[in-house]
Amino acid sequence: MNVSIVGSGYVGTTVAACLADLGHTVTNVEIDEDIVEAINAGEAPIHESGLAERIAAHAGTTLRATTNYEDVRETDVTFLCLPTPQSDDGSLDLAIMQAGAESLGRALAEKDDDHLVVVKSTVLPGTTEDVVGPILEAESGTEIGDGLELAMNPEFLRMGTAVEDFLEPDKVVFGTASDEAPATLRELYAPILERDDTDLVETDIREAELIKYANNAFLASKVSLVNELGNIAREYDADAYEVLEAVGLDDRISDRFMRSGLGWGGSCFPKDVNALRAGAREQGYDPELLDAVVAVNDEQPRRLVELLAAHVDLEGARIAVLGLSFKPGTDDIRKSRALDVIDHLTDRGAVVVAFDPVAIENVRPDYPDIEYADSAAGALEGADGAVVATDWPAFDDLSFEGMARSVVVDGRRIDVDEDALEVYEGLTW
Ligand SMILES: NC(=O)c1ccc[n+]([C@@H]2O[C@H](COP(=O)([O-])OP(=O)(O)OC[C@H]3O[C@@H](n4cnc5c(N)ncnc54)[C@H](O)[C@@H]3O)[C@@H](O)[C@H]2O)c1
Ligand SMILES: O=c1ccn([C@@H]2O[C@H](COP(=O)(O)OP(=O)(O)O[C@H]3O[C@H](CO)[C@@H](O)[C@H](O)[C@H]3O)[C@@H](O)[C@H]2O)c(=O)[nH]1
Repeated sequence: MNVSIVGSGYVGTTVAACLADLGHTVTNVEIDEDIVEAINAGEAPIHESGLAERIAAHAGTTLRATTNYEDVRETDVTFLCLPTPQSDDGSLDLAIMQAGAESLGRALAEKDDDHLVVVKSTVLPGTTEDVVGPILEAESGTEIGDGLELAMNPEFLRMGTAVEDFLEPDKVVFGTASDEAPATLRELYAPILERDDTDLVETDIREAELIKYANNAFLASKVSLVNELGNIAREYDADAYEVLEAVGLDDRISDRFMRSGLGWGGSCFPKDVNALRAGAREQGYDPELLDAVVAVNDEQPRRLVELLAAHVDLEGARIAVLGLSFKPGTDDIRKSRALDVIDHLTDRGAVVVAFDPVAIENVRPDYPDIEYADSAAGALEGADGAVVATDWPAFDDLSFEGMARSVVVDGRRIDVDEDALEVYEGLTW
C-alpha cells in the first residue's frame, strides 16, 4: 500500500520505517529539513533501537521524506503524526494539528481518487470528527464519506522500545465511521494483526480517541499509586520493592509498572494526563483522582533532594546527577524528572555535574550553566553526593570510588553495593 505520514518525529519516523519494513511504500511529509535530509540519507533523526537499520534498509527505495505536501497525492492513506502539546493552562493545544490538516486538505484538493486520513496523534474525543474533519473538507472541497474517509488509530509505542512496540503491540485500535476505513487499516496492519499476541479493537472514533487517554491515565496513576505506597513504605522502614513485587503477583494487578521512585516524565504522560484533566473540567467533571496523581508525581523530585540534603549541606556542594533522559533507552528529555532534580539542586546552591549516555546534548541548551561529564565516573569524581535519576542499565554495579563523600540517593533502584558506600538512600525503600 502507498502511505504518507505527516510529521516525522518520534512516532512518525518509527511508524514510517516500520511500515516500510512491512512492505509498504512510505512518504514522510515533514517541515524540518534536517529530518527530511537525514531520512533520505538513510539515517535515523532520533535515537531509537532498531530504527537506524530499518531506515538505512529502505531509504531511497520504499521510504522517502519530503517537505512537499503535494506528494501525499501519490498515496492512498495519510497518517497524521503531528505534535499535540499542552497549552500553558494544561489544555490540549491543537494549533499544529489544525495547520497540518489545512496543508493536507489543500494538497488533497487536487487528488481525484479516494483518500483515507488517519489521526494517529493523541487527541481528545471529538477532535478527529469535529476539528480535523471539517478542516479537511473545507480545504479539499471533498466531503467525508464521499471520496474522503476519516479514522483514528491511537499509538501506544514507548520511547526506547518504539520499533518493537509498533511491530509487536498488545493491541491495535481502529476508530472508524465507515465500512471502507477498517478494511484499509486491516490490510495495512495485516502482518501485525496476524500475530497471536496482538488484539484488534474496532470501535468508533470517539472511543478510540479516549482509549489512548484512558490508557495513559491508568499507567500514570499506577506509577503514582506505587510511589505513594513507596513513600508510605519508607516511613515504616519497609522496602516498597519487596512489598510491590508481592502485590504484583495478583493477576488483577500485574507486576508491570510497579517501579516506584522519581515518578513519571516524558512527552506523553504529563501532557496527556493534563489534557484529560482540562478536558474533563471543560465537560463539567472535576477529576479529583487525576489531580492527586499529578500532585504525587510532582513531589518525588523534591523528596529526593530533601533526602540528599539530610546528609549533605547542598550550598556549594558538588553533586553528580546520573541520568538525564526521562527513561533509559532514549535521548528524549521532555519533562524528565532529572531536570526537576537539577532545578531543586541548583535552587539550593549545589554545583551540578551531570552525565547521561545519550541525552547530554539535548539538555545543554537549556542548562548551559551546569557541568557535564563524559562518563559516570567523571561525574562522580570529587563529588560530595550523587543522585540516580534515570535507570540506565549501565549504572548498575557502578563503582562510586573517586567521590569526595560516597553519599548516594537513588531515585530508580539501580543495583548498588550499599556496603561500599558511606550513605545509600533509596527514595521509596
Ligand atoms: N512520543 C511517543 O512516545 C508517542 C507515543 C504515542 C503517541 N504519541 C503522540 O503522537 C503525536 C506525535 O508525537 P511525537 O512524539 O512523534 O512528536 P514529535 O514532536 O517528536 O514530532 C512531530 C513532528 O512533526 C513535525 N511537524 C510540525 N508541524 C508540522 C507540519 N505542519 N507539517 C509537517 N510536519 C510538522 C515536527 O517538525 C516534528 O518532527 C503526539 O500527539 C503524541 O502525543 C507520542
Ligand atoms: O514502573 C514504572 C514504569 C514507568 N515509570 C516512569 O514512567 C514514565 C513513562 O514510561 P513509559 O511508559 O515506559 O514511557 P513512554 O515512552 O512515556 O510511554 C508511555 O507514553 C506513550 C505516549 O503516549 C505511550 O504510547 C506508551 O504506551 C506509554 O507507556 C518514565 O518516566 C518512567 O521512568 C516509572 O517510574 N515506573
